[in-house]
Amino acid sequence: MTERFSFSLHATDGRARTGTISTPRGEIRTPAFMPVGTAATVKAMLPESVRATGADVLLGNTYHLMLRPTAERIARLGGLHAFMNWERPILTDSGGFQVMSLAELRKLTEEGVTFRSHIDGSRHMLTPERSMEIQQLLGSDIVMCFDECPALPAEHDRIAESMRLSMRWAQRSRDAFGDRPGHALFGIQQGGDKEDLRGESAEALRAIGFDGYAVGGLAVGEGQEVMFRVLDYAPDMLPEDKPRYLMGVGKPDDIVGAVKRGIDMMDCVLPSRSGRTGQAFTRRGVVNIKNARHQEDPRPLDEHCSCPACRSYSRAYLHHVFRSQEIISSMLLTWHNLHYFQELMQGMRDAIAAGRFADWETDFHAQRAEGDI
Ligand SMILES: CNc1nc2c(CCNC[C@]34C[C@H]5C[C@H](C[C@H](C5)C3)C4)c3nc(N)[nH]c(=O)c3cc2[nH]1
Repeated sequence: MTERFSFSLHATDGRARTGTISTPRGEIRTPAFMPVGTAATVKAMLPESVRATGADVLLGNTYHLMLRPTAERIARLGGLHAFMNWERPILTDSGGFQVMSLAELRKLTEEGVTFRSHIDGSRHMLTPERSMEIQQLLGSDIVMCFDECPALPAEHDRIAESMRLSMRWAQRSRDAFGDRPGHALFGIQQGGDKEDLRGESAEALRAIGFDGYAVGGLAVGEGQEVMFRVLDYAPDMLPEDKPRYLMGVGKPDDIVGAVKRGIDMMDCVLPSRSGRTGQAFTRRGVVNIKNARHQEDPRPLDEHCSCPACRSYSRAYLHHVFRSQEIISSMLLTWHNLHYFQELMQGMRDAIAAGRFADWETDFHAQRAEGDI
């Protein structure tokens, strides 16, 4: 077990890469998909079930946990790993993105963001320094800089102003993080869909120096075409020997396109959140299990899938428990979706290592039927 944080690349195929992030709490195989554990739980899953799907790392959330039960209480109880019974690596976001999307009465200044809790209306402030303190109290292995993420589309000057604030906050985050062996601090590139601003942001982050670099400011309503256009140049602006994390992405075809463009890590609520609404992701596309056509279908969601839902239950059963709003419906569909996303990542890791990513991608797209299946 290593006491340090390190990243080693094993193979590349075009711009796609596969490697390993080593941390004191275990290794992360890249490209990696990180399930989301918003309020110290991956909803409807036990931690051992999340591990069984193949996840090496989970996402925690500064914004939710600082409000309830507070980072100080989690620290008094031994930290987030012990609290939620997940002893492998945890990456926590810095809270800024959630404040802008969830909190009420937000006020943004050079110092940070003040806001009222969406839970009980209490007043709070997040600054780079406070975000670093919260993430340290939680015991996070990979800490994200406190940043500001503008919605797209937006004017060049608005994006420039926001990015430059985030770069000043990146420096303050770095200074407040200090020297914590075995723990990593990731910078977040901003700049929207403007190539010049993405370059300025990348240079600012390199000058500060981080253990990994995120491509932020995407998956905020710009659509896949614009996102891929930015990913055609943005990841390559970041240090090649450090992990590249695309935040908040995404649907399976977004993930494949991002890995193809040099991304090593991703997170998204999609597999868990949509699982709870009855959307099952399969190699042939999406199954909406609540649709009446499944009510007597004896087949599994995906006959090639080895997850508990596909091994032991029919579409008819899943349809029934969704229609009846039984708790097992969320458990089985979440497990299936997380399993499918991890299988997707394993398929890409193997394909890149074997130098056959292009063929794997062709096959991935060929299997996807049009419309519902
Ligand atoms: C969806 N598109 C998107 N997301 C984004 C996020 C959040 C990543 N997920 C963390 C998160 C967010 C929520 C939901 C879960 C748990 C917890 C609260 C942490 C994942 C982002 N986070 C930061 N700090 N900066 C971004 O630019 C950014 C851009 C995004 N674009």
